[in-house]
Amino acid sequence: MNDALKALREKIDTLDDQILDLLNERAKVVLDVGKTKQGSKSAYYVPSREQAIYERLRQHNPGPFPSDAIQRVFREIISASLALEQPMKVAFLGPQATFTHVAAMQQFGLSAQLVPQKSISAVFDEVARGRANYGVVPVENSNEGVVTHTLDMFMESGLKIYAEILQEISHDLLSLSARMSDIERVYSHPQALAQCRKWLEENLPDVPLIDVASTAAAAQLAAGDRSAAAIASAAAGAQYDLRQVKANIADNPSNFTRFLVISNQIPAPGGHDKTSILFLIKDEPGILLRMLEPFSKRSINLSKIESRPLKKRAWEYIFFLDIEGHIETPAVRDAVDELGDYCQFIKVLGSYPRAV
Ligand SMILES: O=C(O)C(=O)C[C@]1(C(=O)O)C=C[C@@H](O)C=C1
Repeated sequence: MNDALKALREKIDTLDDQILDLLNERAKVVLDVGKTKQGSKSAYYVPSREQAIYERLRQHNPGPFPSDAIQRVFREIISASLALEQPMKVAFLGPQATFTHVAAMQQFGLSAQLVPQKSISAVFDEVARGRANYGVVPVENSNEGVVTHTLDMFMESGLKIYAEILQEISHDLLSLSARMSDIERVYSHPQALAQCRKWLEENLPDVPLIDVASTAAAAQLAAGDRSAAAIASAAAGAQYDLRQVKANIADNPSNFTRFLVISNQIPAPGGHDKTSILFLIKDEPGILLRMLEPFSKRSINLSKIESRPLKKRAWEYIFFLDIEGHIETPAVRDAVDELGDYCQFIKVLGSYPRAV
């Protein structure tokens, strides 16, 4: 090794020692935060605080360390710190290596214990019974629309939305050999196949497409069959030792899925919050117009409205509304109370930090 390289590596060792000392100092402070919270019964996991940390560091970063790596690095520092305060158990819609699993890892980091569940209702059940601190479920995709099962679960469940996660979805074509010419069948979840339909017609026109329960299950099947390929996430490829035939084969390359973190509590206001509510309006003329007035007259922005049939009675609809602001702020509270006057019932599903 030449002298210059040796000297530079020694410098890196010294800096790494300093980083480690600082990580330990930080961990001690986090343990003190944990003790303070124990006394005050505050939540250990505070997504708005985590977002504020990432944002502040991104803005203060003088470089050349890349700003977009800051969140990934600090995600793991915070995840390990939080595990010192309280070990986290998080249920997610499995199996391993689904997009929901990737979203859960992105939100909670690798120090949380992530537990796959067979269905969306099983995720709700784990959290409701206190067997998991939080749950992660998909709620809508930018191309395919809402995940109706998740919305339906909120009608029955008393659980709250604690945070949202926005994830860019990349559908990769994966196989053991990575050769197009070896592919005799393609497995995937029906939604993923639908999102890649045009690419498949143009590039693999005679190959049968086979629906399976999840993109992760597709990857598992492709891992056992040299003549098969799967459309799944890069994480699923890594989990099942598959190689990439082609990255991001979705017909619309801009593809995002929104996931919800569910919990027994609502987090305290964080400054950039949104509130989700569910309600059933009374059957009166002009009611659809009037139900928006409590928000428009207070200049509260509505970011989303969705309706689902009320299964108990035909032709009646439940509405899901997302509005800007936290339910503990007076304007939002008053608007929701006023909306309640037009409703047969109304339920606040949660106030939580807006994902950026
Ligand atoms: O500030 C807090 O409330 C903490 O618990 C500390 C900390 C951190 O490591 O910075 C850890 C977990 C929380 O989700 C947010 C931040």
